Amino acid sequence: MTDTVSSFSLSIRDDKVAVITMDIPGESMNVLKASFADEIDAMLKQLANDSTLKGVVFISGKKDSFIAGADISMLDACQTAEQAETIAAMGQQMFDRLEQLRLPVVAAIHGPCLGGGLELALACHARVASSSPKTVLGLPEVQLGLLPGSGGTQRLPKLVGVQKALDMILTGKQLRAAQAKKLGLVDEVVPESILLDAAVKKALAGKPRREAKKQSLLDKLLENTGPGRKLVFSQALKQTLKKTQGNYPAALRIIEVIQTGVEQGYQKGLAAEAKAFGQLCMTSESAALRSIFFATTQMKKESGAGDAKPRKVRKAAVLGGGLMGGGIANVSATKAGVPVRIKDIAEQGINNALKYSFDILNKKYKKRFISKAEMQKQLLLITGTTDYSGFHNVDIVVEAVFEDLSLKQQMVADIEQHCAEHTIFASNTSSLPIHKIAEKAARPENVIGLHYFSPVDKMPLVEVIAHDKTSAETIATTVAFARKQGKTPIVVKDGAGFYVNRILALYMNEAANILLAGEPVEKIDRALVKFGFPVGPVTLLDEVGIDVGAKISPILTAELGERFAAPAAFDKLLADGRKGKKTEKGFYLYGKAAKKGKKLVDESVYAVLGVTPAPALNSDEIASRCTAQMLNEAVRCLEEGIIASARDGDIGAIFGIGFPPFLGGPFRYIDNLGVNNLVATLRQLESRFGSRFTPCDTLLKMAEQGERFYS
Ligand SMILES: C[C@H](O)CC(=O)SCCNC(=O)CCNC(=O)[C@H](O)C(C)(C)COP(=O)(O)OP(=O)(O)OC[C@H]1O[C@@H](n2cnc3c(N)ncnc32)[C@H](O)[C@@H]1OP(=O)(O)O
Repeated sequence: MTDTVSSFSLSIRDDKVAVITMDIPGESMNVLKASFADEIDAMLKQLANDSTLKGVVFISGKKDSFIAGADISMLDACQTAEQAETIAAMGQQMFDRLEQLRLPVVAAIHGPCLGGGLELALACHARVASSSPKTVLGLPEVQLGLLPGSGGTQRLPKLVGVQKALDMILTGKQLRAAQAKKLGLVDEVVPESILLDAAVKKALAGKPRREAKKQSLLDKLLENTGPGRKLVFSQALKQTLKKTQGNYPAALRIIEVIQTGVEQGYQKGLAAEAKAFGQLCMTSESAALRSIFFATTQMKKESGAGDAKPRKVRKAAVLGGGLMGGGIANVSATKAGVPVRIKDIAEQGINNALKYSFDILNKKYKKRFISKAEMQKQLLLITGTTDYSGFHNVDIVVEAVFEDLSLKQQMVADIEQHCAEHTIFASNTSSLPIHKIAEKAARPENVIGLHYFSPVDKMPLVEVIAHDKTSAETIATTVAFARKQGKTPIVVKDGAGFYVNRILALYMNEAANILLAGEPVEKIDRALVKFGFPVGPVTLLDEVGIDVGAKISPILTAELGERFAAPAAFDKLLADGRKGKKTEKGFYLYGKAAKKGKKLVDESVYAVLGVTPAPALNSDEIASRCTAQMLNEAVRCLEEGIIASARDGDIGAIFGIGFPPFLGGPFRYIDNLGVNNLVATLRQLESRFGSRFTPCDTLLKMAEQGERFYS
């Protein structure tokens, strides 16, 4: 018997197990919508009234996904906190009714099971997950500035313990099936081919009795006693405040709501959860974070070059086995899943690149994230050479050698000689113009920029830089390849510094100017971390390399003007052998001189710079000066067509340099500040510090006409 009610179908098997299949017609993924309430209500009634049934299995009809959570567009459309609270409460009631069925209900999970999807699975009496790498379980609401609103904050701590639940909900991390099993989140992990059978068997076995988990003595004290739990919550609060600098209200509400449930019981916990969910939905932080979800989802569909179709990349190559080359080879093999050939002038370079991938994969293997066989399979995809053997059938070559124009031009010639007609030459340059690299090419249409950020395996952004002659097919193929590598690509125009380094350079320069005027290093860094950046600008300069900054600055100054000139005093740092962390000599102490667990400024740096530290600015003034430059330059990049849209500029800044996600990126932030307010700030700084703060034409025009970047 099959009774189809659009998104859900209920069929009853001969063994009297009811199978509910969720499959929203016309959509690639299942999401939970308030409009399903009537269908679910009817189904729950049918299940409750059929006394012949022995169990229920909930499964998805989509090929590779379970449920991706509540429909974020539906949440975005809420006008008031009460509306969002009602949506959360409706979900809570549905899931309560599911849990209260006399029948054992089992969730059969394959593919993403996230947010409201996991909350539904938590309301089931047992969970069976497929062992496929496509299966991930998590409560990522915090990444949207929200909290799990349909019972997740109450059921997860009961199932896996308060500490583990706090960790999962506060980070929004997604677990593979094996990890979820270890945590106690799922009961069984089976191959996808027998998922339904295993879930049916589980349902027929009756509601599982949850035995008390084995806990260490410390965990018993922390989780099962009043003072222990108080300590857990106060520690969580302390760490969260340190990590978020108070910029993410959702994180604080998560702790509060879980604590309410633990201390005052399930019903009070649910009420607090729905209320907080409604209020968080209305915050500017959540709106900004949701906008990132919408932007990245939209970008996944774009080819980067209109209607152009990408060519399939079956094999890739990397020139240079350094840190960048090793990282690029790694994501090509492990994420894009294609064989990669690394060429270096020395065998040592190849070994380094191979070790880069080995170390990452070995860590994943040790954490049980991948099997040994998977690790070996991925490692075997990477091979090395000191000549061009194995290059004849490569579809894309990514060059990651020194920033030397003639060397790069020579590599283009070599690739044209040793590879196929269609082989793309992608340069990972961070500063050289792509048209110059392509200048002597026989096939300039195959030459493109593909700018990664370090560390490559972690940083989500790449800039794809087309020069005038790059073909649409080359752009589309490079964009598609970068996406397969797990990156979010933005296509930018060929110009010094492209987008990300251009806006970053001015921000760093301003931090340097502030430092030279006497503000202490740690104060500048603290101010920008408080603003929401992951690290401060001085720390970043130490990480990137003071020498690297010094190399880029003259190129930007020559191409774009004096505002990019780095303060002259910075030359003294290089003369003193200070290149930053890599040489264990920079603004902070490293190696033996450093104190474990403490980041200390190398006070001798002030004498080298000829500065006597004398704090005069407050943290807001420091942040405002550094970011005003960055915002102004971001708009200039839009004005010059370096970036195609405010959306690309926002995603580029967030994913490339960690611009605070809760602000939604430079353009959304300007909208929130008000263009006229930013212009007023720039004018005021201009009157004190000169033309580097002069607002760009677009900002002036927009201020005059009262315009915004987003409607
Ligand atoms: C009350 C609850 O506690 C509140 C919530 O549940 S809030 C929602 C929590 N869930 C999430 O944050 C998950 C959001 N989704 C994702 O991270 C990713 O989409 C994913 C990992 C599930 C899949 O990624 P991927 O395979 O690359 O597919 P992706 O292109 O992103 O999505 C496919 C489609 O599903 C849509 N989608 C995915 N999750 C969605 C969601 N939660 N709401 C609305 N649409 C969603 C996308 O918009 C896209 O739609 P389209 O094809 O019409 O453009």
